[in-house]
Amino acid sequence: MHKLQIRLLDPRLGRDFPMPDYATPGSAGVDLRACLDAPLTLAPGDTELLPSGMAIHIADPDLAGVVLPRSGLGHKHGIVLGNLVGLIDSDYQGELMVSCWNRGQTAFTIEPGERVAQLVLVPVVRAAFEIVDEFETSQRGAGGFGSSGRQ
Ligand SMILES: O=c1ccn([C@H]2C[C@H](O)[C@@H](COP(=O)(O)OP(=O)(O)OP(=O)(O)O)O2)c(=O)[nH]1
Ligand SMILES: [Mg+2]
Repeated sequence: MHKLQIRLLDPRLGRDFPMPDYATPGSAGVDLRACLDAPLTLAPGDTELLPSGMAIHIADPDLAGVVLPRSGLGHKHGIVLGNLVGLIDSDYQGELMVSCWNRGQTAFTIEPGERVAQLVLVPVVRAAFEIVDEFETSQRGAGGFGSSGRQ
């Protein structure tokens, strides 16, 4: 397993709320908790930036963190991410923040310590850009946006 430095910024993590961890040996994501002082009601259409109470330093530029919605919250309650997907750079050391968007039609109340999103560590391939005038011809060329089937 990869070692990752984490700072618990909110003293309730590991005391009142469970320590961030993988729920099962096969889980890809670690749930992020809303470190709120009081319940927060998101009216339909509302977006709020919620503190997770923790910071990580990935350090390795060949890795990144991805913040994803939880499928139950998203599908059943319309609570997804205001940025759709969050990207955590390897050199980011600040608090992990979760942009929560109520895309549904009913208000939803987030309780302090509730799991609102999940963090996945992913490999990254960084490129050195090589400027060219033309590309070598490919079968697709510039075709996209449905060019291969239904328009
Ligand atoms: O859901 C998220 C997305 C981002 N971040 C933090 C970590 C990330 O490394 C940093 C910057 O994110 P990003 O590059 O996506 O945002 P930006 O709008 O381009 O801001 P910046 O100019 O700081 O790069 O914000 C979070 O805490 N949660
Ligand atoms: Mg950026």
